[in-house]
Amino acid sequence: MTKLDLITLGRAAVDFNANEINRPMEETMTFTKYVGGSPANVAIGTAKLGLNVGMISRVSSDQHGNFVVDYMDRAGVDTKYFKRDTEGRKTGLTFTEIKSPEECSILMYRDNVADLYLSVDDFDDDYITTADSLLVSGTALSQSPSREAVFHAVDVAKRHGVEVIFELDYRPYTWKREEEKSIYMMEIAKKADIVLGTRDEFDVLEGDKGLSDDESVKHLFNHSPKLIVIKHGVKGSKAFTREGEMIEGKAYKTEVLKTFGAGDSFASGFIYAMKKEKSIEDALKYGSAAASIVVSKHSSSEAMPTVSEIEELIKTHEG
Ligand SMILES: Nc1ncnc2c1ncn2[C@@H]1O[C@H](COP(=O)(O)OP(=O)(O)O)[C@@H](O)[C@H]1O
Ligand SMILES: O=C(O)C[C@@H](O)[C@H](O)C(=O)COP(=O)(O)O
Repeated sequence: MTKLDLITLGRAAVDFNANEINRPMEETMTFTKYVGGSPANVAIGTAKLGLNVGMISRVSSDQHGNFVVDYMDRAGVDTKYFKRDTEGRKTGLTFTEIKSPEECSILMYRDNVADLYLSVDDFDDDYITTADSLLVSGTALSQSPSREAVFHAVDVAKRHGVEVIFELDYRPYTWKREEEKSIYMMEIAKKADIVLGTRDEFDVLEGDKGLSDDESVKHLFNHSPKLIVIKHGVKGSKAFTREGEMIEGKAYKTEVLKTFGAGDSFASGFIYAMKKEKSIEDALKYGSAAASIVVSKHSSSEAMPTVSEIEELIKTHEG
């Protein structure tokens, strides 16, 4: 089997992004369709940067499922472990609202979605061992059997020395019970090598204890993580290493069209740079530059930048 740089596991879905910007969703009449779903966006983003990427997911056996798989194929992502749901479960849909560059929201239709029915039987353990890294998404932990699929995949990865990246990716819609979020997310965070999330997502992970970034990382560094990145939106990001270093990343100013898509593009740029053995400081720059490009464009997936676009942006700002 070909060696993969990265496998992402979790939802692959459809985004419908408002064409009429600066308008509430009630008054939005037309939308453009893109592939979406955080782990799918990261697979597309990293593949576009030239990494060898695969994804494990479950989509509907209908036109939306076909659209997602066809797009992922064309993006160069290995879709061998995209399972088709045979019980009539649907691919998740996300409608976006762009009221202003500062006021964006997403509305997710995720009842009975196929991706949360991903099961341990949907993929072979050997596939995971062919990868350098496995990225799992927090939302995939929100329900069984997808939850068990994540735990199993992470255990296989750890047994075979595959790096585990945990993208906290908290979406309130899919969690049924408040008390479950922090329990399951923390179990995976403790097993991961790298944890990425926003400050708000770390709050969810910790059960809303109101911890500072320093307190959050201190707790996790007692377990497996060796690198933790906490994102602070337009204020930038902070990477913490187990050795006690803190490296700050700045956001690159741009003309913002909408704010969603920042997290997935940041993860793509960051992971790409780490795989290319760049410094953490540079990886934060690649992540921030990718995010800056994506927030200025209409989609989260199609808009993912190339290496030269990222490097050009960094060069321009440094010049
Ligand atoms: N308005 C913005 N303009 C430029 N860059 C942004 C903007 N918002 C976010 N970013 C970049 O994207 C990164 C991730 O954004 P953040 O909002 O924290 O994540 P998420 O989208 O997951 O909520 C930030 O660290 C920053 O570099
Ligand atoms: O993750 C989803 O299911 C929706 C995404 O496809 C959507 O584009 C989005 O909200 C991305 O936001 P991000 O977390 O800021 O990257």
